Parts: sequence; C-alpha cells; structure tokens
Amino acid sequence: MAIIHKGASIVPSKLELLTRWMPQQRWYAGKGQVPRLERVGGFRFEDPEGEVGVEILLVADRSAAPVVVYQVPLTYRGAPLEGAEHALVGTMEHSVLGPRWVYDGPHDPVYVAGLVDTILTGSRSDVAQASAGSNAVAVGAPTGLAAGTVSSSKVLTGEQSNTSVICRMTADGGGPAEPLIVKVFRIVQDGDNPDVVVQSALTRSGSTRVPAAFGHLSGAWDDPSGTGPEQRGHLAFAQEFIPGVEDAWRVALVAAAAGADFTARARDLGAVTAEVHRALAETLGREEPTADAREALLTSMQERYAAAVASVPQLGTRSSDVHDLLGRVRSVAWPKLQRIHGDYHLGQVLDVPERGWVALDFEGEPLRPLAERVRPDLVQRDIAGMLRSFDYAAGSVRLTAAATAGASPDAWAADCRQAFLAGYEGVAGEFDESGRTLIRVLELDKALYEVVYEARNRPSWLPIPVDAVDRILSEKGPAG
Ligand SMILES: Nc1ncnc2c1ncn2[C@@H]1O[C@H](COP(=O)(O)OP(=O)(O)O)[C@@H](O)[C@H]1O
Ligand SMILES: O=P(O)(O)O[C@H]1O[C@H](CO)[C@@H](O[C@H]2O[C@H](CO)[C@@H](O)[C@H](O)[C@H]2O)[C@H](O)[C@H]1O
Repeated sequence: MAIIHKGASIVPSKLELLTRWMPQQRWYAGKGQVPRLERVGGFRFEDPEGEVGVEILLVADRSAAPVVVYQVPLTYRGAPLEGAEHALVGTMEHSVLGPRWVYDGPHDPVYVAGLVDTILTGSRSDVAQASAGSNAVAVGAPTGLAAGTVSSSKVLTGEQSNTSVICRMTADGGGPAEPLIVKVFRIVQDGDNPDVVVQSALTRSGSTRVPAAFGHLSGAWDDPSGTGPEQRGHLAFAQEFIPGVEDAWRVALVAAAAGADFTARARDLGAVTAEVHRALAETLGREEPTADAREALLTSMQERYAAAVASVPQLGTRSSDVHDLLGRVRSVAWPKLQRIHGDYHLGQVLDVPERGWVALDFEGEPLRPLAERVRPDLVQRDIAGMLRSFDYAAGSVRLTAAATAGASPDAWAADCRQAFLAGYEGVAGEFDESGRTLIRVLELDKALYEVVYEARNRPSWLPIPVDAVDRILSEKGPAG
C-alpha cells in the first residue's frame, strides 16, 4: 500500500499547481478563466516498485457555472521522468520527501499500468487512500475480452476532449497481447457515460462496427454544490485499439483538397450508419416521442441559438428565420426515438481495411449536459452531424486555401452529402418530407453548436459554421 504522509506540507500546493496548469489544457472547458478549484474526491493507484506516487484528483472548478468536475491524474516523482518534459505539471517541495516532480498521469507509465490493471482485473484502486476521506476508491469492470499488462504506452495527440492512451500489451503468459486504447474522461458528470454504455451494448450485441469494449473504471465524488448525495460515474474506458488507420476527417481533407472522388466511401458510411442505428434500436430499444420530448428538443435548440448569438452577435440578425425553422419540429411527424451516436462527424469514424467503417466516441457532444446526452434521440441528429462534417471538410480546405487547381471543395461536399444520404436510405428506407425537414433543422442546430465550440476552441474556424447557418437558412427544400 502507498504510504501517505499525513500532515506533511507541500509548496506549492497541488491545487495551486493545477490552477496554473489546467487552463493551458485542451480539455479545460473554461477558456480564458482562472480556475477556482476545490477537491471533491480522488483515489490512488499503487506503484508496485513503491517509488512513484499516483494520485487521481477529482476537482470542482467553481469559476464555471454550472460547476465542472475534472478528473486530473497526477504522478509524483523524486526525479524527473526522462522524455516527459512536455507533461510536467510543475515541481513542489514536500516537507518529508523533498523535491517532487509532478506529471500529467497519462504520460507516466506507472499511472497507465495502474489504470489498465484495475480495469482489466476488475480490482479496486489503492485502499490505503480510503483513510484520506470519503469517495476515495475507484473500481474496475472488465468485459472479459482482453487481458495482460501494459508493456508501453503513448498518449494520443490531436484535438481531443478527453485524453486517450494507446497501450501495447504483454499477455499474462508472456508474448504480445492485443493492443488497447484507454480513454480518461476529463470532465466527469453524475451518471453513466454514454460512450461506455452504448459501445459496450454494441459489443455485447456482436457488432463489429465499433471497437470491442474491454472494460471501464468508475468512481464517486462529493456533490460539488455540497447539498446533494455523492455523485458517481464512469472515469475511464478501455477498448480495442485499431492500429494504423487515420480517422476519416484526415482522409476526407486530402480528398476534398484534391477534388478526389469520395462518394463511394460516403455511400458506404451512410449504409453503415443505418446499420449501427438499427443495432442500437435492437439492443437498447426505441420509444414513442412524447409532446414533452418535442418541447424539450425545441427548448434545447433555442438555448443553443442564444448561446451562439452570445458568441457571435451578428447571428442575432437571423432570429426570425432561425426560430421559424427550429419551430418546424412541432409540426412535422417524428420517428420513434432511440440511442444514437450523438456527436457524429468524420473525426469519429475509421475506414478499416477488410472491416469497413468503424464508429468511435459515443459520448455525445462534450458541451451538452449529460442528462440530454443519454436521452433517446432522433437518428436524424447523427445524419445531420455527418452531413455537416462533409461541409466542414470543404470549409477547412477553403479556409486554408489547400485546394489544388481545378478542385471545387463545395461540389465535393455536395456529392459526398448526397451519397451519404443515399447510402443511409438504401438500408433504412427513404425519408419522407418530415424526416428530411428534421435533418435540415438538426443541421442548423449542429451548426449553432459548432459556432460555440469554435468560438471556444478554434476561433479562426468560426467562418465555417457561421457560413453554414446562412446557407441552411436560405435553402428552400428540407435536406440533401
Ligand atoms: N479504438 C480506437 N482505435 C484506433 N484509434 C482510435 C480508437 N479510439 C480513438 N481513436 C483515435 O483517437 C481519436 C480521438 O478519439 P475519441 O474517442 O473521438 O476521443 P475524444 O472523446 O477525446 O474526442 C479518434 O479520432 C481516432 O483517431
Ligand atoms: O471532441 P469530439 O470529437 O467529441 O467533438 C468535438 O470536437 C470536434 C472537432 O474536433 C467538433 O467537430 C467539428 O470539427 C470537425 C473537424 O475538426 C468536423 O468534422 C465536424 O463536423 C465539426 O462539428 C465537434 O463538433 C465537437 O463536439
């Protein structure tokens, strides 16, 4: 068991270190704010060598409204970790142990080994920590589809909302085992994470359209408002790693810039999307939409529009057109509701040789409250998301002037959009007028979400969704 030096002083404190470091992290949601952090939980993994301290802090950021709870795995070392300079959170002076180098856990092999072992063996985090207070133990839950220990690990780089670590594995009896990728959820919320629930359900159903779910870690923390009972949820998710495949966003960008035909892949993606929807309906059920569900959708879309206007005030001039289009969800016929992907775009799908399209990341939109993300929804939301993504690829090519002479990114996107929809309808049947109107409404809704997302994360990309809002509002027909 890890030795915890109760009463030792640490300068600067862990929370002081994090206050400086967190705002620079991609996953920090309160861009431009100084965090006001308070610990609401935390647990430890034991280093079998007894050298490295591994502590996972669950901290509430009170500078945000509503308060956001982050998961921050840290490792404490008595000497610098070679090659991990970029992951140094800071240094501190421990009154008993002397100088400590503090690292972002996913970059430290000792944290990664503890996390994966706890998940795959269905064990508990270091129970010694339980003496430090409530909510101090995290528990692993394996699906039984993977085993072994981590032999090397690497943090995935790129624009992610969470932190994913690719792990090469050694089988229990020696020799290589199947690699895995473990995603550490950075923002944790009370309740089940849809990424875990939906992907695990698809794995159980035998679908190969998602990477196989290998297991998850869950835990509890104090209600950040200090009034309610403890909160609990998923903290990390391990799944099959599919090596050597670029996500379709990168592939599509190259095709869009070159004007290369992508319609066959888009059509196939549409067909697979319909297959995934069917599998989700079969495994997790469908339900009739209620009047309340319709009103809830309308309200959430209106709130999104308000948020988009707060980010880009010029969108306020389109108020009556936006409200007219959004309001159509009241008059059109709705299909039954079901679980969907929820944040479907080209960065979430892999075109795997000999396996075909595989969908990732069923967590839903990271800026949306969990309660909304776990509700059964309209399949049109995913369709709209992917249609927007083809438009985004064209927009990005335009923005970076990456198109080769003669290529027309807009025509490329239009062809892909049509092919995707045709592929979907080839499996699920043709949409009627109402079905297509819902796609168009949800494309507008997605573009409004993207306005807020880009304003926070990539302001130079804002013209892509802002132009899309104009385009969608000026279209005559439903979608296509
Ligand atoms: N199981 C996997 N196999 C291979 N690559 C993966 C896998 N899961 C994720 N990736 C890669 O990591 C990227 C980000 O993963 P994602 O689950 O979308 O993370 P986030 O929730 O942080 O957005 C994907 O676009 C893909 O390139
Ligand atoms: O981090 P996530 O993958 O869960 O999703 C968020 O980030 C995405 C950007 O990485 C964002 O997607 C937007 O940009 C994509 C290109 O980078 C584009 O393909 C999508 O169509 C566009 O929505 C996504 O909206 C956001 O939730």
